[in-house]
Amino acid sequence: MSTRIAFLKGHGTENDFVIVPDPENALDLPPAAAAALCDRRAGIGGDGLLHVVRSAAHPEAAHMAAEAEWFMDYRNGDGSVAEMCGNGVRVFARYLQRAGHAVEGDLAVATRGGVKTVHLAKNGDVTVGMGRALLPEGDVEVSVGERSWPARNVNMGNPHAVAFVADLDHAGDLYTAPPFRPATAYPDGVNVEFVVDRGPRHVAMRVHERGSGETRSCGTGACAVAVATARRDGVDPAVTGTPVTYTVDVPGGTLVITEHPDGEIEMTGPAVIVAEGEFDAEWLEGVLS
Ligand SMILES: N[C@@H](CCC[C@H](N)C(=O)O)C(=O)O
Repeated sequence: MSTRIAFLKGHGTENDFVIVPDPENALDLPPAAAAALCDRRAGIGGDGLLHVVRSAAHPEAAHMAAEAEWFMDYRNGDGSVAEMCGNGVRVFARYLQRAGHAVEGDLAVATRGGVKTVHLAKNGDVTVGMGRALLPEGDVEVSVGERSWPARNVNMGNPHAVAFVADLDHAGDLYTAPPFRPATAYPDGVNVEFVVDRGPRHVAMRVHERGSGETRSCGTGACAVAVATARRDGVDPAVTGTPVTYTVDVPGGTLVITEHPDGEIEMTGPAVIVAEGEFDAEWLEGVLS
């Protein structure tokens, strides 16, 4: 009789995740295991893995245990670790609600980017306090084929390069990471967003994510895009004292981003659990051997 491990599948604006509940951090999930689970042909399939662990049971999160019971141990589709995943933390909260670990209202979740407050609303939307954006100085150029654009550095805990383009098709097939200059700009890699205007305080984007490739949505990316667009539009809530809200269309839906005068950014969108099942521990052991 083989050993079975429970998993769920969920998405936020079609940024999809394999969710593995492991409260006591008992599973061995090295990068190759995360990549195998996220593999769309030989595994379950997802842009990333949400490993659900009690903060107290994880060495990277124990210091946050007093503030947040649960730690989102997020991995990209290639198994690499990232500081933060905005859609992931909303789906993570939805899982906690489904499992009976959270109810409608506010919930603290520990992440590698610190403790985030997530609000599970009655209407099904999930809002997360994403913290403040940093806008490191430095000229960066992103290119696709013959075209290139200046890109704005925005750090949402993880790195983003935001390029305003005339047409989202100019980003090409995004099968590979768009090259940037200077080549040394992002020693740890970068998520690249391509943005077009849709209307007043309304944009659309495509993204190539570090460690996952092109995805249908990226929450930290949408926040980076909202902040970069606001600054391009000459809007800074810290100066005006008034919050500003941008609607960001992604291929998988729509996210609403509000930046407050103190710099705090909130992101709202849907988060859905679509399936629940079990995989064979032996399959994963076989993949790893
Ligand atoms: N899809 C995520 C971002 C995941 C991490 C990213 N690929 C990175 O490596 O920084 C989101 O919704 O924010």
